[in-house]
Amino acid sequence: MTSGSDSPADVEFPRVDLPDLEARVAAEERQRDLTKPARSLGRLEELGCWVAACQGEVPPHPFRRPRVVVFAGDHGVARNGVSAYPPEVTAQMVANLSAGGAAVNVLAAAAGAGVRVVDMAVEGDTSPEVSEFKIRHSSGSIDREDALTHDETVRAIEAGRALADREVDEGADLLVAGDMGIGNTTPATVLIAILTSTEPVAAVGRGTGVDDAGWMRKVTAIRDAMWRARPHVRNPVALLRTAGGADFAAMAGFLAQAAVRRTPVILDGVVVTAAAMVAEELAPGAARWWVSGHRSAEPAHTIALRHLRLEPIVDLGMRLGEGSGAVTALPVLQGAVAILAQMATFSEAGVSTRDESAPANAD
Ligand SMILES: O=C(O)c1ccc[n+]([C@@H]2O[C@H](COP(=O)([O-])O)[C@@H](O)[C@H]2O)c1
Ligand SMILES: Cc1cc2nc[nH]c2cc1C
Repeated sequence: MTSGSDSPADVEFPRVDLPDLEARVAAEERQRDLTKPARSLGRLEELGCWVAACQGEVPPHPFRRPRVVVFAGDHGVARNGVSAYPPEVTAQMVANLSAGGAAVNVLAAAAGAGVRVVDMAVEGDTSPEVSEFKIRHSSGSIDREDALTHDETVRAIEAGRALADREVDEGADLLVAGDMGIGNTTPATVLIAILTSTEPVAAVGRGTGVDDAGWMRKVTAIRDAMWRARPHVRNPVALLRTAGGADFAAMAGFLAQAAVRRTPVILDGVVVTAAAMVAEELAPGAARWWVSGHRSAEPAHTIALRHLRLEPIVDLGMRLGEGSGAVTALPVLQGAVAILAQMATFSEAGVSTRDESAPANAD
């Protein structure tokens, strides 16, 4: 049933540190000193404190180089009619993303973030600029065969890790993983359903907008893939090999390594969050370096977020992928940072605090 040993020694991440607790406490203190009623900025306050803890600085500094890496890959299972679009769209969209014409390019530019596209397993050939890390032409059809060999899985995880290192070494101080791949909500749903012991029908969504007949084919493919992958539930490398793909393995390596490099991440939708669940298994504690950018319309995404104990920043009914939901949330995170850095304190502004102006206690 399995090929290769999937030995954990093949893929080892160092221990992941927690974000800086002292900086978090100092940021919480500073929130109380700013000219606003206590906790009146709601989640924005918590987000600012999280960035301060990740940076180890109070106040936190504005993100200098936020970066999106879009992981593209095809999936054999897309040939089963589980998507509303044909597989050739993946390569076409890689070209569109490289040319700057996709939604994530526009949203990232608006938020001041740069975008890199990488072909991990697109079926056709793509340009040399995006195919440096390419593992193969399409991952296997997970309903009846493994997505990858063991060796391919390890190389894809290492590629994701190398990409995170490259981005951080080039100055990235906030990372987003995005995805592009017709059919990829099928493996995403399989990974999430296996790791959360969820029935396929409770997790399956419409992806790009598949019709009722396609939805039923998708449920069948997911059930078959879960049957094949379930024995590997406790082995993240084997899970990526049987039910993921080169794009998922690379995203998992990227998200785990971002945490190792103490770099905050905004997660995107169901595909990235499925990879994140596996990354948390590869590098326990990595999730402390991630926030969820948005809630995707896919039911499996909500199941994954609950499992990771993440609350999305925005909920706009988006279901695009590419990192688009994450970059939509980026200006909110930037606002949270600016609040801690730029708001006046009560003493600076000469504004009375609640304690000073409250009427004397009656008893
Ligand atoms: O990120 C999400 O939550 C999401 C939800 C639905 C669809 N997508 C995108 O749509 C494609 C996968 O949808 P499908 O129907 O082909 O499995 C892929 O390119 C994803 O980036 C992404
Ligand atoms: C056009 C198109 C763009 C996408 N971007 C992410 N997934 C996508 C799927 C399709 C079909």
